Amino acid sequence: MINKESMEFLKTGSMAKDRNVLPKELFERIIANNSILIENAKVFMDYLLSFMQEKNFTIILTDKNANVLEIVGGEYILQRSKKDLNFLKGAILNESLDEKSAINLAIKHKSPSQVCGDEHQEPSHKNWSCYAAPIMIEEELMGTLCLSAYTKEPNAKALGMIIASAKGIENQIKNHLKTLKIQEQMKYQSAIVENISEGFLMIDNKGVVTYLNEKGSKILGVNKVESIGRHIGDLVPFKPIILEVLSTGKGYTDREYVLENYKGEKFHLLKTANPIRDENGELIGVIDIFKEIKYVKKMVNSMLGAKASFTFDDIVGDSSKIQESIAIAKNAAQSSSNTLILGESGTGKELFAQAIHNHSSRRNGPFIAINCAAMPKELIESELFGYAAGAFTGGIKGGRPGKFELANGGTIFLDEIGDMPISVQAKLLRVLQDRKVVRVGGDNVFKVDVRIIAATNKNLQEACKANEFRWDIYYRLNVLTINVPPLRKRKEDIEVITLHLIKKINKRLEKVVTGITESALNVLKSNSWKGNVRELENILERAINVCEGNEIDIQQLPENIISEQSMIVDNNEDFFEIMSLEEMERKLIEKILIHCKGNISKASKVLSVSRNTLYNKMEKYRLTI
Ligand SMILES: Nc1ncnc2c1ncn2[C@@H]1O[C@H](COP(=O)(O)OP(=O)(O)OP(=O)(O)O)[C@@H](O)[C@H]1O
Repeated sequence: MINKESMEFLKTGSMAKDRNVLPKELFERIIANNSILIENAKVFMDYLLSFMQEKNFTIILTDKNANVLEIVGGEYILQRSKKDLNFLKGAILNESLDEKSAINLAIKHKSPSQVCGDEHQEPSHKNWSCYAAPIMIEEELMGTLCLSAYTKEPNAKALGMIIASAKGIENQIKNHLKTLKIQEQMKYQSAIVENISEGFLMIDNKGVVTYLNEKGSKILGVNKVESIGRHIGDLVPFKPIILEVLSTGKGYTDREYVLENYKGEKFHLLKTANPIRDENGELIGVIDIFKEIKYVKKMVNSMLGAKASFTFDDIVGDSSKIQESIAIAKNAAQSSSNTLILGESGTGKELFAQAIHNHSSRRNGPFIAINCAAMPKELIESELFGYAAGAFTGGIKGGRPGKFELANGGTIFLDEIGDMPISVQAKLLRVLQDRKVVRVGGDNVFKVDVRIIAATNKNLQEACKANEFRWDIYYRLNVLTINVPPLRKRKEDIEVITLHLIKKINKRLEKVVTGITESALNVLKSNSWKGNVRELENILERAINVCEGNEIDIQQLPENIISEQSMIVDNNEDFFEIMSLEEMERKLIEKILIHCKGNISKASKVLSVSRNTLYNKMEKYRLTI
C-alpha cells in the first residue's frame, strides 16, 4: 500500500539524474532479441518476489548492455526505484554516472557484485543496497539479474539468492535452447520424411503406429493423423510383415511385396524394415520404409541407359524403298499395336524400333531391347518375365523383375524373335493377349503397359510351318509389319549412308577423314553387302583407322570387297593370285578395257568413274588401248 507520506515523497522527493531511456522502436527490437532471456527470467523474478517476506525491493533484469528489460516489485517501491535509480523498462543503465553500481560491476567483471548504501557514488542511490549477478550462457554474457532493496543495510542472504536465481535462469535457458534445437531438428527430419518418395512408417514395440508420412498413408490407404496411436494390425487388411521384425528382432533390406489396402488399391513394393533399440539394446520399435517398384524400375532404367537414342532423322537413305519403310514406321509410331520388323541382319531393324519408340507417345518411358538369339535358352524366360523370391537356388533373394516389368510404360524390343524357344512362347502369348506377367516360380500377376516391337531376319511363316514358332504369336505380332530392305536392293543409298557413317565414325574415333575417293566409293557400290549397313559400317571403321590422309581410298578397303568387284568382271577366272592393291586395280582396269573393246566411255561407266579418272589411272598404270 502506498501511504500518504510516500505519495508526498514521490511528488517532491529528489529525482535520480535524468538518464537516457531507449527510443521505443529500439527497445522493442532489444526485447525481441532477448525474448528467451526474458521468458525464462520472468518466472524466477515472479517467484523471488512472492518468496520474499519484505516488499521493500525490486528485481530487475537487464541485457548485456545494462538496458532494463523487465522489472518487478511492489507499486510503491517501483515508483521509488524509478525516481532514485532510473529503474524502468527501457532505461539505459550503463550510461549511469554511477559506474560502481552492482549491475555495471557485474557486467564489467562477469561476476556477482553487491553495492550497499554509502558505497554508491550517486546521492540518490545511497538509500539502496543492490545485488547483481551475471547470466552467462556458454561463457557469453546474456544479461544480469539484480535485486535492489530500499535500505542502506546489507542483507546477508540477498546476494546468494540472486546468484542462485541467475544460475536457475541459465539452466532454464540452456534447456530452452536445447528444446529449440531439438524442435528444429525434428522439423527438418519431418520435412525430410514427408518429402521422400518412399512410404515411412514407425511403430513402437507394441505395434502401435508412432509415425506415418503422407506417402505411407497413401500406400496403406489410411488417414495419416488418425493412424497415429492405433495398432498397425487394425489399419490394414493383411498381416503386417513389419510385426515379424518385432517378434524376431531382425530387420531386412529391399524385400519385394505386393499389398492390397482396404480401398482395394494394389501396390508392388520394395520394403526395408529395421528394429530400433534403446541404449540398453532393448527393442523399442521398428522403422519401415517402402518404395513403389515402378519408381525403382524407372531409376534402374535410367541408370542402365534403357533409352532409345535414335530417331527417324538417323535413318539415312533417299531410295524409294527405305522412304516407304520410314513412312510405314512413322505410321506405326502413332499406334501402340504390336509391330513386326522384318529384314536381313544389319539392315537397321533396331534403328527403326528405336525411332518408332521415340516418335510415339511412350517416348519418355523406357526402351528395353533383348536379343532372343544371343541369350542361353534357359535364361530367356527369367530374363523376360523375371523370377519370384526363392524361385531357384542362386537367384537373388527376394526375386527379380524381368524385362517386361522393366519396360512398363515404354517399349520392349524383342530382337530375333524367331529364335525364341517354343517353351517360352506360351508365356509370351499371355503378355501379347492381356499384358499380364507372372514371374518364374511366382504366382503374383503383374499387369504391364508395354508396347511390343519384334524383329527377325527369319521367315516366320516357314518357322510356323516347321512348328518352331506359334501361329497365334505370329498373327498377334504381325499387326503392323515393316520391311527393311537390304542394302543391295537400294544401292542408290550407299553413297549417302557412307558419308553419314564416315562422319559418325570420324567423330567417335576423333579422326580427320572427311570423305572417300570416287573409285573407293564405286567399289562399295558394287559390293553385295550380305551384312548390310552393319557390314558397311565395320568396313568404313577399319578404313578410317588405317587411313592416313583425309579421304578413304581403295587401298584402305579390304581385299575381299575389291576382289568381289573383279569377280563380277570376270567370274570365270579363279582369282587366287596374290597381288598388291595397286596391281589389282591395274589388272581390273585392264580387264575392263579389254571387255569394252577399248571404249573409254563404256569402260568408265562399268567402273563407275569419270572418263578423266579413267585416263589418269591409265596414265598411272601405263595402260594403252
Ligand atoms: N539407314 C540407316 N542409316 C544410318 N545408319 C544405319 C541405317 N541402317 C542401319 N544403320 C546402322 O547400322 C547398324 C546396324 O543396325 P541395326 O542394329 O539396327 O540392324 P539390325 O537389323 O537390328 O541388325 P540385327 O538383325 O543383326 O540385329 C547400326 O549401327 C545402325 O545405326
